[in-house]
Amino acid sequence: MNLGISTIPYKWLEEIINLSAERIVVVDREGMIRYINSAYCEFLGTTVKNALDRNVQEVIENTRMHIVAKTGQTEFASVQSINGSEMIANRFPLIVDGELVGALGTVTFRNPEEWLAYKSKIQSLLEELKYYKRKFEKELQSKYSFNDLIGSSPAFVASKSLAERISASQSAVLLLGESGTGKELFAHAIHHNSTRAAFPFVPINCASIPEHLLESELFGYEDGAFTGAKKGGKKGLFQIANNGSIFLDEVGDMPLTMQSKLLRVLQEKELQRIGGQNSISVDVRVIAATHRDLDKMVEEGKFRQDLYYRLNVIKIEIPPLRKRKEDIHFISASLLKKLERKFHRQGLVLSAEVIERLQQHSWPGNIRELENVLERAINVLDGNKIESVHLPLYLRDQPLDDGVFTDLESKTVASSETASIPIQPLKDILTQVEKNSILQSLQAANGNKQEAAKLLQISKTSFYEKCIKYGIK
Ligand SMILES: Nc1ncnc2c1ncn2[C@@H]1O[C@H](COP(=O)(O)OP(=O)(O)OP(=O)(O)O)[C@@H](O)[C@H]1O
Repeated sequence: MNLGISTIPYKWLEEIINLSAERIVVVDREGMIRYINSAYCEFLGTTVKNALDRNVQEVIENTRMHIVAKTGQTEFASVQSINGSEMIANRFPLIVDGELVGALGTVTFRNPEEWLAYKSKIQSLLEELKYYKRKFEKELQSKYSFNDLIGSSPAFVASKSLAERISASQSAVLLLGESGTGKELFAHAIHHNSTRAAFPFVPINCASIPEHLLESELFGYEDGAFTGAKKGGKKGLFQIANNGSIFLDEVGDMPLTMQSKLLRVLQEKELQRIGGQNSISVDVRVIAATHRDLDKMVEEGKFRQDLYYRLNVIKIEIPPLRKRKEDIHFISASLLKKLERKFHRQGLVLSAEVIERLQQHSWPGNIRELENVLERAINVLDGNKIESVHLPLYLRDQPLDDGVFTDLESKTVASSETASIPIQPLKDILTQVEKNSILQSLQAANGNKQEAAKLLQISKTSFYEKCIKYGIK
């Protein structure tokens, strides 16, 4: 016998039990109640006197105390519904002198107030969870329709109407176009216009996910598949996209090993999670996109030919902005509307000279570059009219072609700049041009190096190396 307990006055014991174990019940091997505290009885709507010496099943709803008193197996943190509330029950075998004599059960939450406090906390956590779940699901809806694709040039209209026509088909689509031409927008619109619109649209950028994570992102993994794997495993994006569409952006950047795995899923319409034994069926329409020349990559052995055939069932080429200059005016107007909302401004307009300059530029970064130029202009704008002075230098300094808006001053600046370049070794001139291009691309991309690298169509690594070489921060 524990000496400490023998010194405690008997009357204290019940209070100590009440305080330490919330609701407590003790049954013998036959499941008859030998002890139950008043807090538990109060919650059950009975009294200690009524509950004692009765079979526990008659007194407590959904109990398993009589089972634990027989099996001797602890049941920890199991959810038990009592009086319409989900309670947390712990059941322990009562072993005295090495013999199983019964069981002791506790139920969390001492009194209704405490239960309500927990309940409201759990309730708000559940609501928060529900909110994020809904938000996540909403994120997986296509956000753009064909109405959002601005442009009336013949080349653009041809691509757009082809995309509209094939939306309802179940075949794979391959979107080809330079960076920033609107491939992702097309993918959204195709899904939005398809019979799969009520199901998820899951975009994934194959170039931005590290190679070693790509398989688990796409196909998921089982519980304990590898060290650091999330408990309970994880669904892959293909499974999340079930019945909907998956958008594989930058598919040309997918490593060869992953290309084989992707091909298997597309052929067999089923996948295996990492560490899993079972095959999971998936019904997903693939919309892939790339700015790379896949034909050339296939020739060079960098892209699997069989996968190329699978993805290239319907090919849609999106023309670059320089080949649809007549669209620039309208696209700019639509982008301005979007930016007005972002910056809480109204009535923004472009001066005639600005429109002229925008139409003259070759837009290597396409609509994304145009969007960046307009956003930058709004940032340095006091009134409502965007003038040449609000454009980045590389657009402002170009002489205008048709002379309507060309002023002498801008011509002088441009020509004096050319004149000021002394004859020097070609190597030095090229270095200077490279440095200027880096600075200009950074300006066009609002300082975002990843975007700037894209504009110059060079890898991120080589862009960073060049920045270090020229001391550009
Ligand atoms: N026809 C269009 N009308 C209006 N805005 C457009 C149009 N096409 C593209 N945009 C806008 O241009 C930006 C770039 O488009 P998007 O991301 O779809 O290009 P992308 O070709 O997928 O680029 P990347 O290859 O770099 O991923 C987006 O902000 C998009 O909203």
